[in-house]
Amino acid sequence: MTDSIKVTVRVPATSANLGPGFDTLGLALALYDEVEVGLVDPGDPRSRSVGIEVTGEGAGELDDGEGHLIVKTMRLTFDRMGLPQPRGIRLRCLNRIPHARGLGSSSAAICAGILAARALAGAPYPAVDGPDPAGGQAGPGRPGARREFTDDDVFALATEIEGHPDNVAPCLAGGLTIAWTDQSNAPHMVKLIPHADIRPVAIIPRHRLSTEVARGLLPKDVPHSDASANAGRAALLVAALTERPERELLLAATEDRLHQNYRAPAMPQSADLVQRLRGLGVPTVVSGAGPTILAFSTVDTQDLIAPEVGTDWHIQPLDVETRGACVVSPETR
Ligand SMILES: Nc1ncnc2c1ncn2[C@@H]1O[C@H](COP(=O)(O)OP(=O)(O)OP(=O)(O)O)[C@@H](O)[C@H]1O
Ligand SMILES: N[C@@H](CCO)C(=O)O
Repeated sequence: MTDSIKVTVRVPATSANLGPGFDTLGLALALYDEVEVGLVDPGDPRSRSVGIEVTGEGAGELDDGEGHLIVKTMRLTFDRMGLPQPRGIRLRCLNRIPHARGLGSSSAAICAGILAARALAGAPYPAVDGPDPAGGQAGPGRPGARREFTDDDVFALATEIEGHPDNVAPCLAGGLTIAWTDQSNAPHMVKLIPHADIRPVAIIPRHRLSTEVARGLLPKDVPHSDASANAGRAALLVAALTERPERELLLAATEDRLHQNYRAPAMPQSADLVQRLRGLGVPTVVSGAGPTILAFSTVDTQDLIAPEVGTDWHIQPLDVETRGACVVSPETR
């Protein structure tokens, strides 16, 4: 028996905040998860179940049923598109983005689920005809009934699930993104292409830190002087990353006072390494909610990183990814 329809999506890792741009700036990195999603033929004995195969990150650890983040996201997307829930869902995940390290793994999974569901909605599929575990509508697949689901809808839903737009924006669009939400909580973004001299290096520890825990360490209020310093640095950082990728500017532009110090107790080794690399003149920040750190290497600093970092961390130079998440097969959009 075969899956009645199948799509494959590819989603990049991302680094959010980039120092001063808390919950706003994000950079897409050329490290990808690939997810093949199949909807099962009605006659197939697997058609009433969820089947998940994970290779790489999270193998043997993640929920292998309705609780899997991609499945939950797909279910919600089918609901939002006004479509009935598909019956059997098969996922084959090739996970390369480390989990809970500050490289946007949850955003990547969420974007993968939404894009896969949108791509699958274009074809007939067998839908649930009995009680649906995710609470979806029963009935046969009715692609004609679907509501148009635009790229803005994808961005809005991914941001709603993730809680903030700074990883979601670069994951979907690629490049360097400035993301914000308006008064009605709708997310928006501007995408920029970083200067070709920008060379990100992810320095990844073995241990994890969940975003939830890291966000729990932030104070409710911050001094006005710190907010003002960050506003200036974030503006400078956009200029440095796109037009003036000079080490001195990048070093000044990556200073943060809004989140990194508050979170340091949860990631003392990361905080220490950021300080040491910055002391050597390497522009370095905590990536997302940590504990990975991100350095912007230049010709004059690239040789400084490895000796300072030592062997406890994985040093991974990564190109900036400029295309963003995509459906690679079939090429539907
Ligand atoms: N490919 C995936 N498939 C299923 N679940 C995933 C996947 N990627 C991430 N997750 C879930 O998301 C959790 C990690 O999310 P979390 O927000 O804590 O970190 P992150 O997204 O890796 O980092 P950050 O948001 O700081 O960049 C994992 O522990 C797992 O539960
Ligand atoms: N801006 C987010 C990124 C991690 O998801 C944070 O720092 O909490």
